Amino acid sequence: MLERDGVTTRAAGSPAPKIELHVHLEGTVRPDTLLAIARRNGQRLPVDTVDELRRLYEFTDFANFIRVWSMTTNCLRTADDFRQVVVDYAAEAAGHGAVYLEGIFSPAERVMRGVGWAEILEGYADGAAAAEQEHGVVVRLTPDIDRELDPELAQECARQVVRYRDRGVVGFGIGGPELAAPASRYARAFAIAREGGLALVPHAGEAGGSDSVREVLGFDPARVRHGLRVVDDPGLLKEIVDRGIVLDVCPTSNLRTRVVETLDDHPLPALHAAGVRCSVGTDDPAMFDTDLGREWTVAERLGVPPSAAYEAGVAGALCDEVTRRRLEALGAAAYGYS
Ligand SMILES: O=c1[nH]cnc2c1ncn2[C@@H]1O[C@H](CO)[C@@H](O)[C@H]1O
Repeated sequence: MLERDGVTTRAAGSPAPKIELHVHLEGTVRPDTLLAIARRNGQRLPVDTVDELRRLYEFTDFANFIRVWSMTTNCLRTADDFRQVVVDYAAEAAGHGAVYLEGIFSPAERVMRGVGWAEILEGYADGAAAAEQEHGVVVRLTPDIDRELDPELAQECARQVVRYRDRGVVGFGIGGPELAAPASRYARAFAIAREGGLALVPHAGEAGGSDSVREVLGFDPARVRHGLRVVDDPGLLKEIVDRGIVLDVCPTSNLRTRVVETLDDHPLPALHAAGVRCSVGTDDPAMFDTDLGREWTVAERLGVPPSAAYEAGVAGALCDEVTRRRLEALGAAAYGYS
């Protein structure tokens, strides 16, 4: 048994089925693998050892986390890297019971450092297909832009990713430093993604406040990533409940990036009690020293039982109806609801 942050987790025997909708694939690469990838690509990381990397992952605040995220993920460069990242994470998540996951990745950040669009998108798309074959996890992809990106490049990103709609790309998001720019700066990119058949899955209400969530609701998102701060605005909270919008909540991430001080301060219990459907994800598990099993245990401690996390996952998944019915059947068998 492992004890951290007051949470005790057990090694998984035969884990119950899980759905994960919020995980940045670049942030899943465990330290030893990241160092190996950097070496084979001749890329310098800011540090050279697993221990140093772990220390770098002790984030001082949200801005520090975003800086470290960008610095360390730069070493991913080839289609093989991207493919490996998806397959490795699917294997890890399957070990915790994952049956369906949506992986985020940030292609424009790689393109700005000289990697081609096709290299990135072919790698992730191949990886998603291979992950399903090799590990039995359905993997869908939700690329995103960040709020410091040049809007023209964001639009190009949207144009590039919609071409992969038949290869697993189902959504388009925005993340990164939430306070750097309003989401409206990227309205054109969102429109391109939507016209191309992708659902919108923006980050908001993580480092920013309830106004930031209100703003993204104007783009009619399929879900909101994090969305924690809706808890500060009763009217908005009601709207989220009434519209049935799923929030993709990642408790340990919020603790490690210090947007909450302790797990006991986390808004998840209040959100759940208000009737918000909250999916539970790892966000960047390698950087936050967590995993899917642990995150569902944390959520349970915060009042969200695995059955509710699973139901929110089914409700929020950007999948076809055949897949949704299969996920429902798996949930009914494991958790006993109909
Ligand atoms: O928890 C998170 N919140 C916001 N952005 C994140 C998070 N994890 C990873 N990224 C990623 O940080 C990049 C750099 O700005 C973005 O591309 C975003 O996808």
